[in-house]
Amino acid sequence: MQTEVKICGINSNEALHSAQQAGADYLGFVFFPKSPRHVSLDQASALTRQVKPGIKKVGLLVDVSDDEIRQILTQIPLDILQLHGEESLERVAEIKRTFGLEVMKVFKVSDKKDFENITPFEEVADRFLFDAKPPKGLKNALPGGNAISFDWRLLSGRSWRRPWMLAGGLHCDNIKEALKISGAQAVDVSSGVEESPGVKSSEKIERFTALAKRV
Ligand SMILES: O=C(O)c1ccccc1NCC(=O)[C@H](O)[C@H](O)COP(=O)(O)O
Repeated sequence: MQTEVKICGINSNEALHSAQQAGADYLGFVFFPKSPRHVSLDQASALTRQVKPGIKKVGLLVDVSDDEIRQILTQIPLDILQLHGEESLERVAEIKRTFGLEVMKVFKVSDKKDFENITPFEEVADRFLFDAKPPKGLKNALPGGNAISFDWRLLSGRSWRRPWMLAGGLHCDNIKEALKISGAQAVDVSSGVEESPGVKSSEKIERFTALAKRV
């Protein structure tokens, strides 16, 4: 099966069209105000209207309230809610129950202990995403999208009852190795296909997607 690719942090027409043209399977829209990739509701609405059928629209949310989710969903027809904060098992279940959309829970990884509490989430989330843990010392570190990778060997040979994506510090020069070591069937990239934080590169999107899919 061909590797699935999610391009996260779509915030311009150019990035949207490049990702679609390249063959991305998922497009991520960041609703986290402190992010350089943040999109307003109006921007996200205009962008998501242009998404081709079959490509999943993913909303990246960080510890948001039901009211905030409701406000987003009244304007933007998302397919998947990516929960990138510290959402508990109960909170993930509640979001799934309340909104009835696919939920992708993010787990931040730095060592094998970070996999210990994942199994119960198989009951409440539809998908998992593994991203690097934000470094404690890094000034202005975001909850994700920091261009940092973790040891992909931690994923090797592991399996869950939910599909999962590999994320964190992926780019054109390491994607092949990341896929080989981790065994991922789906990958998520943001910083690695940018010219600078928040500015996507069409050339990198195209190259990354082709490399990920040509394994
Ligand atoms: O991208 C952001 O600005 C961001 C802000 C807050 C939480 C998560 C964020 N990004 C996560 C992602 O873009 C991806 O899902 C992924 O983790 C890859 O990030 P990167 O290391 O930049 O490729």
